[in-house]
Amino acid sequence: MRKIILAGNWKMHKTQAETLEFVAQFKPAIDDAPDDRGIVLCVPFTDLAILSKNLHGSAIQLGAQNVHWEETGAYTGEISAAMLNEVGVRYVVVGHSERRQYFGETNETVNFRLRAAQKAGLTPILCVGETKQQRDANETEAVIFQQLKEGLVGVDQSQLVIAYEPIWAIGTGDTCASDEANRVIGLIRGKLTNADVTIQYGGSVNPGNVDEIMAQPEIDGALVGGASLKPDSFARIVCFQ
Ligand SMILES: O=C[C@H](O)COP(=O)(O)O
Repeated sequence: MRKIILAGNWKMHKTQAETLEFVAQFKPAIDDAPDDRGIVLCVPFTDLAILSKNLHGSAIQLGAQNVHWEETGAYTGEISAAMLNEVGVRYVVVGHSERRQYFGETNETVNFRLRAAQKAGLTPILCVGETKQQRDANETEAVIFQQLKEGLVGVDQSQLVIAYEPIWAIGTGDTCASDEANRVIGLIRGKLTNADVTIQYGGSVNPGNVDEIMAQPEIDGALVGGASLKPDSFARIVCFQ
């Protein structure tokens, strides 16, 4: 059975003080959220420990935004799966388009990170998606299928979330039409061996469009950037109808 998961990806936003302020407002705001859905906050590394303590006993689960494939070593600026585990992380975003675009992430390194995360018991959220140029050239499917083919080598699909994030829809307010997102997610599902993988949509999800997006049969949740930074806004998304 596919699980619904709403995940906030804070990217490089919020100090510890701002995180505590968020949680104090967010927790009561999701009191009435139906219990059929997972709620995840993927926050900067410096916020993980303090958030972990403050989430204790709540339905919110902790997520990170990157993980290295080695267990330890001279990898300045990276973080291991064990380090994330130690502070209570359960999910980790892997292969976000910003990592691919700005930090040289490839399908191969994405694959290494996915496997390392799983080996340590974390559930990776694998991001896939096409650029505007690729979409205009009718390459959407080819690009995504390649990301899946190379990214999922040796990956356990029973411990995996996928987020379809058309790059042109990220942070632009230019949401992918919900039926088109549904179509692409259906294609992604067709490439998987496990029919129960949660597949989210990401790209300018907000309180005004979440109900329509979540009404699509193939869409199992959302990976939310900008609109997850405000407690009332993310609470409304989590409580979609
Ligand atoms: O990881 C989240 C996505 O990049 C979406 O960001 P956004 O909701 O600000 O468009």
